[in-house]
Amino acid sequence: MLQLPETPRPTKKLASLEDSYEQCRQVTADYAKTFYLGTQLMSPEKRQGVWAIYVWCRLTDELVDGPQAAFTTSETLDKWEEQLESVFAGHPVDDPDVALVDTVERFGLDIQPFRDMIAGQRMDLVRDRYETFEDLHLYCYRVAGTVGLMSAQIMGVERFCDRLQAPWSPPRVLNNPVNTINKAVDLGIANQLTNILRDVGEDARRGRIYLPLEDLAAFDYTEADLFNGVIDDRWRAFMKFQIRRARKYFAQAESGIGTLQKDARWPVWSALVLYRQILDVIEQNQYDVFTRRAYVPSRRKLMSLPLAWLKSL
Ligand SMILES: CC(C)=CCC/C(C)=C/CC/C(C)=C/CC/C(C)=C/[C@@H]1[C@@H](COP(=O)(O)OP(=O)(O)O)[C@]1(C)CC/C=C(\C)CC/C=C(\C)CCC=C(C)C
Ligand SMILES: [Mn+2]
Repeated sequence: MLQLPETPRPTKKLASLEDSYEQCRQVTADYAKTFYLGTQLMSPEKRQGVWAIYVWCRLTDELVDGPQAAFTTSETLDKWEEQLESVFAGHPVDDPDVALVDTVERFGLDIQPFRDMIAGQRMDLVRDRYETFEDLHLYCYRVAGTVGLMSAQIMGVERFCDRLQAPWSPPRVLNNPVNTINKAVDLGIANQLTNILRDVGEDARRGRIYLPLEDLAAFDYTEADLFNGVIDDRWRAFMKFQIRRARKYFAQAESGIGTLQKDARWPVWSALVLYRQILDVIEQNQYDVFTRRAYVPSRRKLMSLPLAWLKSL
C-alpha cells in the first residue's frame, strides 16, 4: 500500500531545557514559597523534578480554579490529558513540558497519578457535594494524594536502615515501597483535608461543600447553617471531629518520611509540620472558618523549621 508521508505537526519553538526548568523554578518560587524553600535542601536533580511537577499540578488546578475556569469543560480536560500523554511519550507541547519530559525520563515517573489528578479536576466540573467520607476521600486522593505519589517517585525510597548498627548485624529492611507509597498518599490527603477545613467559607460562597454531608447530618448541622456561617456547639463539635481526622492522616504519614532518601526528609517534615499548623490556627480562631482565614504567620513558620530538622534526623 502506498505510504503517504506523515503530515508534519506544526512545530512551535519551545524553550530550551535549561530555560524550561528556570521557568518552573520561578513559578514555584512565586506561588509556593514554603515548598520552594524545602526544595533548596534537595539535590539539584530532585529539586528540578519537584519544580516541574509543581508547575504541572498548578496548571492543572488552574484549569478548574483559575481565572479561565468558567470556560473549562470536559473537552478542555480531554485536551489537557492528551497533552499529558504526549509529554509521557517524550513530546513536549508547551515550554514547561520540556522540563517535565526530562523529569519523567530521569525519574521513570508513572503517568497514572497525573491521569488521576485530572480525574479529580473532572469531579470539580460535575460535583459540588460529597455524600460520604468515602466519596470525599476519592476526591482527596485524586487532587492531592496523587501529589504525594508523584513527589515520592522523585524523592526516592531509602530501603535500608541507615541508623548506626553493629557491623555484624544484617542490614535491616526498613520498609517496603508499598508502605511508603501509602504514606505519601496519606500526606497528600491530610493536606487536602486541611485545605478544605481552612476554605469552608470561601467554598460556600461558591456554592460548594467539600465536607461529607453524612457528617454534617450526624452533628445535626444543616446546609443552610453552613451558608449562614452559624458557629455554635454543633459546628464546634463537627469541626473537632474533622480536625481529628485530618491529624490522623498527618500522623499516618509521619512514619513514611524516614523511609525517603535523606535529602528529602527535612523538606517533607517541614511541609508536614507547617501545613498541620493550619489546624492549630483554626482552633485558635474558635473554628471560625467563615470570616477568618487560618493563616500561619511567617515567624511561626520559621520557628518550626528547626523542629522539622530534628525530626528528620
Ligand atoms: C512517604 C511520604 C510521607 C512522602 C512525602 C510525599 C509528599 C511530598 C507529599 C506532599 C503532598 C502535597 C504537598 C500535597 C499537596 C496537596 C494539595 C494542597 C493539593 C491541592 C489541590 C487542590 O486543592 P484546592 O483547589 O482546594 O486548593 P487551592 O485553594 O487551589 O489551594 C491542589 C492545589 C493540587 C495541586 C497541588 C499543588 C500545586 C502542590 C504540588 C506540590 C508539590 C509538587 C511539592 C511537593 C514537595 C514537597 C517538598 C512537599
Ligand atoms: Mn485549587
